Amino acid sequence: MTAPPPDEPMTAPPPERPMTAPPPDEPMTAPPAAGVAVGCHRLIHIYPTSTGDVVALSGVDLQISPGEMLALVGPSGSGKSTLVAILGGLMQPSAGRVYVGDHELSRLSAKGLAALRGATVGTVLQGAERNLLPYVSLSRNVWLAQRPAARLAGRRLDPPEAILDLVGLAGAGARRVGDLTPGQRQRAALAQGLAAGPGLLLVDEPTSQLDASGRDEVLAALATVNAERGTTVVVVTHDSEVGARLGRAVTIRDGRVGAEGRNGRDFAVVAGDGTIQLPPETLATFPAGTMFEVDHTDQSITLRAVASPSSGEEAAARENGRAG
Ligand SMILES: Nc1ncnc2c1ncn2[C@@H]1O[C@H](COP(=O)(O)OP(=O)(O)OP(=O)(O)O)[C@@H](O)[C@H]1O
Repeated sequence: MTAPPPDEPMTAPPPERPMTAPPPDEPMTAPPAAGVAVGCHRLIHIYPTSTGDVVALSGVDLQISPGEMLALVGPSGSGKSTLVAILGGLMQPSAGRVYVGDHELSRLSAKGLAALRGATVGTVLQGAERNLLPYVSLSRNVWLAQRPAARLAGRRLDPPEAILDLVGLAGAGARRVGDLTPGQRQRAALAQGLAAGPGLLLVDEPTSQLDASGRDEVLAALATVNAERGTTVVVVTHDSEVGARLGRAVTIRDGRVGAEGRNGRDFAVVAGDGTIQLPPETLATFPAGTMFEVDHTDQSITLRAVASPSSGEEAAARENGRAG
């Protein structure tokens, strides 16, 4: 990233200092952006409102390995955006711990969070246009997004053209957002999120307004980023196909991890407090308050319903009687 792209208007402000000069002890080549690990432990987030507190996250336990790709899926209002905003350093959780790489985010100051946003985490907001300036070229968009990282990390970054190439937009640097197809626009937004060479890329609903071929292009771009840079990728999506294609899909339900899908198979997940969420269709048959006998072996757990909520007292009395 030596100079602003050549096609830019003369009014573009010059960088305050050369962005190419790394500190003397830094290598002159860009280090590969290795993916970072993410960890959430009993993560809780509450929004205080004038009508009372809204519990958005109620104890999320989640581990993501460096370089992993996963989808966060779940119904509207389940807490996906809140989780991503916390992972992206946009807000602090109410309680619990969250790690991004070596950083425990609740310990970071506002300045520390800004540094995280600038150099470690790239966030792509829902709606490609929200991430891009319409009146400058794609190269210039990426270059502008690199400025905070170059200042914060003092490291050399890839030229904008290389980042555009990575997302399948080679040779499109001089174009503007208005010239692009929806799929290209979304990939330009990815390039913006990747500008600083983040170890974690968070992408909100990248395929929601795309047809099948646009969706394929975006998924291919994410796969390339992940394979070539090792970047950890987290995608929020309502599209179960996207979840299936990323290999790992974590379902957020009622503010916690409700289930997980891996390579086409669905699994229940034991939370840090020992609870397991029943899928909605199971809950319809066995509503809250149903009493079960629990048997387990090393390999399996068997739940045998002994009483519905309405007959709970009666069943408990029967069980007590049997015990006595
Ligand atoms: N700023 C806020 N103030 C108050 N409540 C909020 C705020 N943001 C989100 N919420 C509430 O927190 C809960 C989780 O919302 P969140 O947006 O994280 O869910 P989501 O799964 O991302 O939903 P969607 O898929 O619709 O974007 C919801 O009940 C929502 O109404």
